[in-house]
Amino acid sequence: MNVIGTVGLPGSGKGEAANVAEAAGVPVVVMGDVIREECRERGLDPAEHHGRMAGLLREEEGDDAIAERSLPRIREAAAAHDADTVLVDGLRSTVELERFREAFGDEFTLVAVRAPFELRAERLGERGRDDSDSDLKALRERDDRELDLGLGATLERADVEIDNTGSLSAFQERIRGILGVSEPVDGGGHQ
Ligand SMILES: Nc1ncnc2c1ncn2[C@@H]1O[C@H](COP(=O)(O)OP(=O)(O)OP(=O)(O)O)[C@@H](O)[C@H]1O
Repeated sequence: MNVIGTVGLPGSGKGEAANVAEAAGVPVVVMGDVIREECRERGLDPAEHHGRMAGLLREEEGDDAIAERSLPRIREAAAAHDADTVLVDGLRSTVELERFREAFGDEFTLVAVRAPFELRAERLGERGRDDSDSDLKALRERDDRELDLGLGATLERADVEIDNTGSLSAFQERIRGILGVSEPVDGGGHQ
């Protein structure tokens, strides 16, 4: 099984990479879903408690808690889709990277998605998901939070680098190359 993990700062293109995978029938495991699920288990609103829950899980179960809890999801996703490639969205730390390397060995590939701050800010503003995303200060704070968790060191250790400064279609093509899939005939995959 090939497990492709992505790492990147907010707005770098991880979600787009996941869209490409989904459109091509490659199962996607979003590490943040572990946290959202745990919030719901504990009767908390994920929108409000996501960050705190991520910290709590690490305190309670170790720094690699979210990677550890993602492992069965990865195996189940592969089995359910009879897939030999799974995309894992959103590593945050080198401890998580080490957990995946231990579990999957050479079959784990870490992909760094990079784009400069201004471009990420512009793209997040265009996405319109959240007004604060267009706020440079808010993005700077999000970057700092991620970097505090160890995202910078994780980026440094990637096996593959993607410089996502070109067109969206060029980025999508690059992701398809890494996943070993071709462009879906309907050109999309969104229902
Ligand atoms: N090469 C590109 N050209 C134009 N727009 C892009 C490109 N890459 C990504 N985008 C757009 O930029 C926005 C941010 O990308 P995306 O949602 O994939 O980031 P992310 O890394 O998942 O961010 P977050 O961590 O905040 O979820 C999206 O609207 C996406 O469609």
